[in-house]
Amino acid sequence: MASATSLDTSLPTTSEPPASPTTTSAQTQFPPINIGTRSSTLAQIQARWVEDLLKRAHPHRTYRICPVLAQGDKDKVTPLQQLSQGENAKSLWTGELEAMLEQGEVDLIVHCLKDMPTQLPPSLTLAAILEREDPRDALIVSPKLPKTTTLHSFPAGSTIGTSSVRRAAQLRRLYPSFKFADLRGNVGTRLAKLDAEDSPFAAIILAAAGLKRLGMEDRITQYLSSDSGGMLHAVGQGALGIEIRKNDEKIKEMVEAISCERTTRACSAERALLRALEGGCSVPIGVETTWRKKKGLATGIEPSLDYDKHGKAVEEPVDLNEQELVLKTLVVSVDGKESVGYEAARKVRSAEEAAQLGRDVATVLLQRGADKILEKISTEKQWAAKKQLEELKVQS
Ligand SMILES: NCc1[nH]cc(CCC(=O)O)c1CC(=O)O
Repeated sequence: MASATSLDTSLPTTSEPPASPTTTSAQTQFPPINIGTRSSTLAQIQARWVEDLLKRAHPHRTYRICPVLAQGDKDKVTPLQQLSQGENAKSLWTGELEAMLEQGEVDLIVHCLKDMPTQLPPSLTLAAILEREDPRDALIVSPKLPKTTTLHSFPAGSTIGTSSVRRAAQLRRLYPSFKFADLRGNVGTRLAKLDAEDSPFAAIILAAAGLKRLGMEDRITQYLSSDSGGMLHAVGQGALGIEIRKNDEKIKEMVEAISCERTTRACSAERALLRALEGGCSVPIGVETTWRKKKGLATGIEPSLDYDKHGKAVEEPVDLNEQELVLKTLVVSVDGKESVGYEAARKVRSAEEAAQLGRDVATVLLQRGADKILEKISTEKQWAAKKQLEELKVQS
C-alpha cells in the first residue's frame, strides 16, 4: 500500500474494488497493478486512458489508479525555474511517485513525457512511450477579446501568461513588444486566471494536448507551430511515458504492448537532443518532429505528418522504416534576441537510430552558437539561485 502521507485521497479515483462479484478466478490470482499518477484532473484522465489500454491488452489483470500530490503541485509560489534548480531539477513533478515506484507501492507511473527528466534514477526506466496527442502549443485569448485575435493582431505591450521560458523566449523573438507574466497551476486554474474580471492577460499559452484531453479544445484560438512563424513545442510534449522498475520484466512486457513505435522514435530523437544539450524543462529548446515519405530538401516538408493541421493524428504509415524522421529545432536566448535553429531528416529504423539523429542535431546546434546561449542561461540560473539563497538567509 502507498504511504498515507503521499497518497492524495482528496480526489475521486477510478479504483476498482479489489474483488467484485464478477471477478474471475484468473483476476483474483494476481494482485491489482497499481498505476501511479499525479492527482490533477488531467493526470487522472491520462492514467485512466492508460488503464483502458492495459485492460484491452491484458484483460486478465485488474488495475488500480493511485493519485499522488507532487511537490510541484503543492508549492505554487516559488517560481518554477527556482524550484527546479540543481539536484531538484525536474524531480519536483516525479520525485514522490518515483520513490513509491522504487518501494513497490506502485508498479508503473504515467507521466507527461515532457515532465520526465532525460536521466532517471538508476533502478527505474522509461519502458514505453504512448501514441502522441497533438504536440503543439495553443493560444487562448481573453474572453474580453474577439476569438479571432491572433498573435499578429495583439496591441503592442500585451501581456501573455506563461511560466515557460521556452514559450516566452520564442514569442519574444517573434513579437519583441509582448510582456510576459507568470502563470501557474493546473489547466483549470490557468484558464480561470485568464477569465477573471481583473485578469492582466490578453492571452495565455497552454499545450493543446492537455486541453484536448480535458475536452476543452474549444478554448483554443490559435495553434502555434513552425507554420505560425516558427513556434516549436517542448521535447516530448503531447506524449505520455510509462516509468517502471528496471528489473520488473512482467510489467515491462505488459507496457511494451501498448507503446507506439512512431511516437517512440520521434520522442527518442527529441529526448536525445535535449540530453545532449543538457537542458532541463526550463531551457528554451523548441522541437518539431514529423514523418515524410521520400527524401527531399530539408525545406520542402511534405504534409505526411504525425499530426495534420487540425491536430488530428495521421494514420500510421504502412512501413515506418520507409519514412524519414524530420527533426526541427530552435534554441532561443531568454530575451529572444539570439537564436539558432537547425533541421535534419533521415530514415531511422529504431528508437536508438532516432536518438542518434537527435544527438547529431545537438552537435550542429552547439557548433552554430547554441553553446553560448545555453551557457549564458546556466550562468543566470546559478546567479538567481544564489540570490534566492542569500534572501532566505536574510529572512531567517
Ligand atoms: N509543464 C506542465 C505540463 N506538462 C505537460 C503538459 C501538457 C500535456 C502534455 O504535454 O502532454 C503541461 C501543461 C502545459 O504545458 O500546458
